[in-house]
Amino acid sequence: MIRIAGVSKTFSVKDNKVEALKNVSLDIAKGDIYGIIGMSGAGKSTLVRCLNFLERPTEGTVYVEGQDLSTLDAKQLRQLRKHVAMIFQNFNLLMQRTVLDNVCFPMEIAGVDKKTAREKAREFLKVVELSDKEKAYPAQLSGGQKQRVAIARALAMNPTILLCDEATSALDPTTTKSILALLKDINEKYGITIVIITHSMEVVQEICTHVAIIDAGELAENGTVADVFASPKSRAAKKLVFQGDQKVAIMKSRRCIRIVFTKNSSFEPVIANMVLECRASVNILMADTQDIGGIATGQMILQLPEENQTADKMIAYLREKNLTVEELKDYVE
Ligand SMILES: Nc1ncnc2c1ncn2[C@@H]1O[C@H](COP(=O)(O)OP(=O)(O)OP(=O)(O)O)[C@@H](O)[C@H]1O
Repeated sequence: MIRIAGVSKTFSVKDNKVEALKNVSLDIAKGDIYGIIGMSGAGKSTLVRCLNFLERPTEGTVYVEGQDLSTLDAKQLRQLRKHVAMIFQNFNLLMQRTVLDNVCFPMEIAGVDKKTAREKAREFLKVVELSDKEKAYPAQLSGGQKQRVAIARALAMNPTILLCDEATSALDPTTTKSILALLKDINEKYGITIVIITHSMEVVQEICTHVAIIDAGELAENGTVADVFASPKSRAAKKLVFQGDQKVAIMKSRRCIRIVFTKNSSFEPVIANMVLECRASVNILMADTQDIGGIATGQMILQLPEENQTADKMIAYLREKNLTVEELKDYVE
């Protein structure tokens, strides 16, 4: 659906050059919900704006449904953008227009007659569960409702791709969950490919099938969410997976490991048995369970005994039990 091939983007501001993207390559397949995650200023928005040529790459090529965007003229690009919808953190609604008229707006611009536009708008307001608000103005709506209007407006153009730029960043956790659930429904119902820019690993874990981690303009890592979560390789990915863990400082003194449990892991009390077998104790620094793509996935960070031989024995024991075990050496600096 989308191929990003060796894309770089450099902004020139007075005498300064900002390399916002450096040689990024990524394939997004039809029906994926692809998360693009990274710290502030990493280049996420620039990357997504390159997907509909709101920003032209300095180098590299972007293909959407096989079309090289650099070969399209202005009219063809406008045509393409009708199928590549975008929603934003600040909703971008027209404040002087009712909810219904907001949803009708892009259809009117595209020359759809008023009656057809209204019918379609009502259909999509139903999908986002806002039929009762069609006469309201944006100022009378909550943040979550405003984002639902923006989603209905995007859907009315029959997009094949929906780009979401921090679409839930301004919303509280409960509203965020409901908007993410709506996006997932839309992905399943209409087969729309969704690209989500976010700072939050929780958003990625909640709905994304795939994730790309952008670090200082470079693609640090990408893959399925389950794979990146189970064995993050890059430093940027590790930082995101362990986000919120306050115990990192304690990890400096000794060898630490991270164990990942999935539905395939055995139900035997593996840590207790390991302690009995190796006759040494461990500290549990962190343990939690998360829902990743509908599968309960647990992670645990253990601080191993100081003696290397015993620590090695413990790691071997866990691997024998087919658990994913990773030493956190490079994270513990
Ligand atoms: N139009 C522009 N002109 C100059 N520099 C820009 C422009 N747009 C982005 N940049 C710079 O490019 C870098 C990447 O910015 P970008 O907005 O893509 O990051 P981001 O990961 O989306 O950040 P955030 O999460 O804070 O929105 C930053 O250093 C930013 O200052």
